[in-house]
Amino acid sequence: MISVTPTNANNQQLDLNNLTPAQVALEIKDLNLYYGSKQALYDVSMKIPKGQVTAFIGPSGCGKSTLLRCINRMNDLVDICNIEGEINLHGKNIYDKSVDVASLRRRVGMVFQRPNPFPKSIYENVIYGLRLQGIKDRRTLDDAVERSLRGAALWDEVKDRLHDNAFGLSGGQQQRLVIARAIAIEPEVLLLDEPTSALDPISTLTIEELINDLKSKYTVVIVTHNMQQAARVSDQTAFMYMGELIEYSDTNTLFTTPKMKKTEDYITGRYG
Ligand SMILES: Nc1ncnc2c1ncn2[C@@H]1O[C@H](COP(=O)(O)OP(=O)(O)OP(=O)(O)O)[C@@H](O)[C@H]1O
Repeated sequence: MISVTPTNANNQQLDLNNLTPAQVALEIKDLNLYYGSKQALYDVSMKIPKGQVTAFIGPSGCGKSTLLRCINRMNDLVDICNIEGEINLHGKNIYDKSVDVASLRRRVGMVFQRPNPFPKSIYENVIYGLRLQGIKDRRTLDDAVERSLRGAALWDEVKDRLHDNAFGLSGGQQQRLVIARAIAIEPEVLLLDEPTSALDPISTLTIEELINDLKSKYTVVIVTHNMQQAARVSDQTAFMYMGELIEYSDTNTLFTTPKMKKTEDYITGRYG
């Protein structure tokens, strides 16, 4: 018996095999990744639709975070990592030699497992990326702070303490602040690597509601250990096992009528 019920009411059930180019934000093509001599991803190919939430699920060590990190070239920071294949962001290969990694990371923002605000005020955290871009106009910065904090569902809680240190916020508020920092530079894609695993259930729910709002503006890709969370927040789910993409479909189908035995075993709790 399948134990996870998808509850994402907004699921649009796209046909992932027949997306038009305009519907595709990211196309991963024949991706192989090696850490030294150890292969961690095997021939991964998938299209990630624009303006939707796509979840990567699978047992520990199956390569979910590795795949996510490929999307903004975070694995470039790992010396022993070698990548073959392509990831096209709106049609252009991000691994092409001509791509500037800093500008790629402005287009593809990332939020990690543990909230990582900087030891600065709430205000300065949000505008960190804009300051790096040399933006100084106070009005522009003030507007970006309000827009981003509203976008991250944090404005009402912090609008009277914008110049207080970010470390004074709760863990859940810090994670929403980090999301505000990521969206302040208006990326096209937002990568969330287990964004709620360090949070309590109420903060988790707030972030899940936020993820649902974010997809109206951004393409969201989330790694989660938690199948219920994938079922609640995502439109598409990709199930990975030992570095391979085993099954990828709309979330309802994957959780109710999986095609592959491995997927069924995983979602029914037989392993993982
Ligand atoms: N920097 C690294 N150097 C060497 N091996 C690595 C590195 N990062 C990940 N790996 C290995 O690659 C494989 C995939 O790891 P990855 O972290 O992507 O899996 P995951 O599915 O995200 O796991 P988890 O759910 O436990 O976070 C694992 O065998 C892991 O040990």
